[in-house]
Amino acid sequence: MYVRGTVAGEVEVRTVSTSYGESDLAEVPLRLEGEESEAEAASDQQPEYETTTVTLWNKWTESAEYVEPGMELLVTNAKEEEYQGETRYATTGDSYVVVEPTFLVNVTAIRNWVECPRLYYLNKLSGVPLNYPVVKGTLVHEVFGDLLRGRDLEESIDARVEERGLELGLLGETAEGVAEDVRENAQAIEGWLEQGRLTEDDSEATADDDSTREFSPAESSWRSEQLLISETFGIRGRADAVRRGAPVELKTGKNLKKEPRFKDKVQAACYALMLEEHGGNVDTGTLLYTKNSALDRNEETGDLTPAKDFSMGGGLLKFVVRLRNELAAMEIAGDVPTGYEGSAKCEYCFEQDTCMVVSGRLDQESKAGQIGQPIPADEREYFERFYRAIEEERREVHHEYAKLWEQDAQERADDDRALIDLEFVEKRPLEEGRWELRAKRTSGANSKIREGDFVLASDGHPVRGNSELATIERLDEEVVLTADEPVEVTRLDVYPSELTTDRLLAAMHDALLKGTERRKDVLFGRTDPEFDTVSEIFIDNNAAQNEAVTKAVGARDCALIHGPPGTGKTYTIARAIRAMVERGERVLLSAFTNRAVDNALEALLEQLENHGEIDADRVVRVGSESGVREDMQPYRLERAGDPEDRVETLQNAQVVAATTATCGSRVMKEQAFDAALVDEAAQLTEPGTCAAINLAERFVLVGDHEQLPPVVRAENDLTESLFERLVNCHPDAGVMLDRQYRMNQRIQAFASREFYDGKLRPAEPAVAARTLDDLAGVSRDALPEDLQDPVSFVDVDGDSSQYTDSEEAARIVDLIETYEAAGLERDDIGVIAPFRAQVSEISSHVPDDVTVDTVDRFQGSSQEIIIVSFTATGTLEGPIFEDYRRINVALTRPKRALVLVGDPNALATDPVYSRLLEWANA
Ligand SMILES: Nc1ncnc2c1ncn2[C@@H]1O[C@H](COP(=O)(O)OP(=O)(O)OP(=O)(O)O)[C@@H](O)[C@H]1O
Repeated sequence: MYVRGTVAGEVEVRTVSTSYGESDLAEVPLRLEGEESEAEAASDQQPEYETTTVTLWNKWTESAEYVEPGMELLVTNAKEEEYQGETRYATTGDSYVVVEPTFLVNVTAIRNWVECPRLYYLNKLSGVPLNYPVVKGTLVHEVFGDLLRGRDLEESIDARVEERGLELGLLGETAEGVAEDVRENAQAIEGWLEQGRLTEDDSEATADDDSTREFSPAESSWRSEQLLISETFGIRGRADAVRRGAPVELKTGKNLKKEPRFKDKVQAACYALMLEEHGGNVDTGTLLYTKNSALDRNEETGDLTPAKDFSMGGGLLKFVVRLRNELAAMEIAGDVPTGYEGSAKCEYCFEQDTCMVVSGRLDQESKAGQIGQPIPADEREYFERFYRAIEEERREVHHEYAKLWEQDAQERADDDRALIDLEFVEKRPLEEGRWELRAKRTSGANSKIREGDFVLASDGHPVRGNSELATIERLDEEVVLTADEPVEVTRLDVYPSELTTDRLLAAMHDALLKGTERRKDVLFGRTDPEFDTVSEIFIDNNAAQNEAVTKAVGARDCALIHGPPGTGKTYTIARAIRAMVERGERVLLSAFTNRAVDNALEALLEQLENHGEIDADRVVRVGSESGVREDMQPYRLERAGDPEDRVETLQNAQVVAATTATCGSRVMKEQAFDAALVDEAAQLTEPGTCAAINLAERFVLVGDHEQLPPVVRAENDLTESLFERLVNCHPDAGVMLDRQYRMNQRIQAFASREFYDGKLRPAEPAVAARTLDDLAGVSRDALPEDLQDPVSFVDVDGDSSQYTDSEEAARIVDLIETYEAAGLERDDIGVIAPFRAQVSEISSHVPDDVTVDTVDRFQGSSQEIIIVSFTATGTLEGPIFEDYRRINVALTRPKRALVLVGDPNALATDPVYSRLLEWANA
């Protein structure tokens, strides 16, 4: 049986004599997980779960040593015992003990950990840099997958090398040279697969039925790349291949011993564990050392066979779980490994120097020792604070994984995290050995899943069923996906990714350990940013914008442009970049979202075209095909192609535009710029901003900290943007754009007073006087009197539900009809509600061309008329839109009319909303 619960006290470890001799045991007080009783659920009390003792025998006492009260523990195959009238549990010979099972440790992390826990930590901090062995390794893996799917060797090599043209170019490699290297390694694979045909019954095609037929792994009991997620062991990873249910791992190095390397066995054992959890029975693991077949028998001695099998014993599997427990417990406790935990010898380690430098600079205890001076105490404190915050964020990603099995399909769908009840249509093999999968949607349900996303495509359950990582190629009534293996897809789940967290950590590491002293003095407020004098006039009709461009161009360190809604941020950014380009500088244009990058790029291209200053060929957009807007595709940097060509296009670009997430990619990290301009900077975490500014000598941040804050899952230091911190720390480096080009005077008045010290003003009289009458075919006279003013309040009692309000929704449906009758086009109308449930409620009753969404989706856009549904009756438990910054965004989207719908009695209970009522009813 499974026993699962929370450690409820100190663990006692001791040695006892048994009939088998001396044995270790650990007694763990555990508060068992159980069902809440009805009475407990009804009262608000914390349910009282039973506390019992679980005895962990022998080697499992090692795991017991790491556990602390509050950690979660899972024991499989436990036996129940009666002891002095109490039910207790103990491990059996078949048990596994898992510490913090929801902490999902990656298989490669366990492999690094067994090599050296400190190495695991260093890899996590700095990420894997762009280097040839890594790219070559990836290519060999890709070719391996292709061969398993039945693709021709030469075709695969050519295609895969071509796909990585940009990376290879940056590394100074030629396509021919790389192809030759990959071929040497791939021959080992092909030879081995060929041998498999002769000696094993891998193929369904036997000699009898067709002796001339080529071996085709695609038809055999092989599968390439399998994503495995374990809800029991808290492990996840992608096995390179699985042959007749057993894991096969590919290594591009050599190994002249008979046995696989221990760390490689550990990796294969992790996959074996997960395959067994999914119903398999794994006796062997195989490691394929591809370099072996390229070695010269006359020069090398030892076992040159590339494929090495080993038997998968229970002892190894348990050892792997104990390793994983050690890692998970250390992460949960927030400790940093020193290297003493393992037995690796530092003098043989390739990373010894890096390890000593990091230890020295962060003043960390380390087995390798320390070199160099520690960074100042405030920087170390910052490092620790943000390290913790980023790790908390990682735990939130792990919770997203846990929801894959904790929530049922309907709950996932209700949470917008899955598309369920799809009708499988067909699977079609693609030329390159991959598959196209099609399924029909049976409902119009919403979800966070978008075209271009990676998703878990399954035949029913993302973890327990047959499931594959797939890319969404098209998403309308039909879903079209591509995947490595065919799945009869009926459900899609959002794939939780740790990539962002990994990149945040690397960006913070680079900012602190690789950043210049001057940069860090500015970031830590030890020195004020400096500016060169610039006397040129850049913008002659808007003094604040002109000052912003002057500051951006003249900044030696940084400039901060605070841009309230509609104040011409994009216009100012474009003008500043043009000025920098004219001065011969290389500029990075970045923002949190692809949409903002494309908007700014569009504005820049327009300006460049009007002034003919630089060749549009020297502007490059870096991003994925699905991320970049259609009209910006011509500027998108194609990664595939001739290495020299690809790299030339990127290196020659004077302006490179990419999201901050992409700035953390291996390719972008190789680039250097004179200046980085970052839009939407108030929505970025500090490390998120660093990913972009680390690449440039100076930086300009543009944003509005009175609008949406950074999007993070956990509540911690990541919720304040670097932009906001620097605006407060270096007010002289900042400029606020104070003329807005969007809203009627009456609409902007409240936001100006409440959020911008009354400084926001319409840029021109024509903006101030905007009304619906300006729109062709619209007459305000056709509207009821109470809707003729640019701001109106519609009083609705509400239905007292928490996250929806059917009365408000019904009233909004009427309002839309009224506006349509007065001549408004539906796509000029936007509706904003605080909760997704209310968005769905309203959407289901209004025509599709009216945009209905939450504030987050509206940030950065504007509409002729905006209707806000407050969805609050009776009392308010807090700011309805979570945060006043959200209501600021909602109120500043419309140009010509704003209609507020809600219960005034509820609103009047909050000081900000009560001032809002006064203004709306004035
Ligand atoms: N100095 C200016 N002179 C004339 N028009 C301007 C000027 N600055 C901005 N505009 C115009 O004002 C409008 C809003 O500008 P822009 O799109 O740059 O605003 P924004 O601050 O980026 O908006 P948002 O708040 O949505 O991000 C655009 O149509 C732009 O062309």
